[in-house]
Amino acid sequence: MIEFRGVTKQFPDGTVAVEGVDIVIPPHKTTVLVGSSGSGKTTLLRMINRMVDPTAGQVLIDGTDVATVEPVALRRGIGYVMQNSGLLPHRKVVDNVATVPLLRGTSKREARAHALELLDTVGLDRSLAEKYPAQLSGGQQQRVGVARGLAVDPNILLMDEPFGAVDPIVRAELQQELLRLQEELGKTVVFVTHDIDEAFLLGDQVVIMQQGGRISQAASPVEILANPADDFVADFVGARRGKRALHVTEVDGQRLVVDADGRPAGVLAS
Ligand SMILES: Nc1ncnc2c1ncn2[C@@H]1O[C@H](COP(=O)(O)OP(=O)(O)OP(=O)(O)O)[C@@H](O)[C@H]1O
Repeated sequence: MIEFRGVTKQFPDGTVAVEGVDIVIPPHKTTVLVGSSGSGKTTLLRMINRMVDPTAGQVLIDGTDVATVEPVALRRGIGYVMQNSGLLPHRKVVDNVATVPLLRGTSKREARAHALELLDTVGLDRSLAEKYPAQLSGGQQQRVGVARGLAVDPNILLMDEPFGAVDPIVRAELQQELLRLQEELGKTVVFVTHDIDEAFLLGDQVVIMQQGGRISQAASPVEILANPADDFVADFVGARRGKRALHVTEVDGQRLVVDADGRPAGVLAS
């Protein structure tokens, strides 16, 4: 479990990116941080692995304040996947995936063998292992980025807009792939996106952030749709316009959550 307690981050130039955040991120589930640009999502994510340290409050992982853990040791248990994959262009795919384990002293043979298995895990053909990132499509590069994030066998996987730079069709494939992977692996995933539909699709818990890094609501997609916490959330999720892929409708006095094709996804307790 990851817990934010009264977390604030003010950068040296005075910008308050995140203010007074309290959230509990449950283990083995996907929590999605969603909000418009500059709402503090990336800052919040980076406080988990100490790429950013809070100016007030605490971030705890399984009850331990991360401020007491040396960053390199901390990151051993935390995978990180970023937008544009962040792959090293002059290294082959297999070596990109194996980079961190190699730095940590795993033998080259073992690291490469594990990297090949991870290509299978993320649905990439092993024949791509000897190619360079530029020889891959954007979607394939993102899969390599996910394989690299998994290479340290982390309990926690941080994903910062990992599918933001690919076209909508590939994006939909990658989303499905992540759902499948998560079913199999059950990591504690923290995922950042601008896209509320992506948040509702992937998130067990969705955290809606406002400018100034405040949380408007943290709940399941169904709860947010049924009971938006305030006008900001209602507008953000388009609840009033019924334009979401997932939305609430009333049938025979029962409130149903239905998907874009009109298929019921659940019944709401009244
Ligand atoms: N190193 C920094 N120094 C000063 N201000 C910063 C720094 N990093 C982020 N900020 C500011 O903090 C605020 C939150 O930024 P952050 O990147 O966390 O938002 P975000 O929601 O992830 O945005 P985006 O979706 O555009 O990536 C913004 O106003 C940003 O300009």
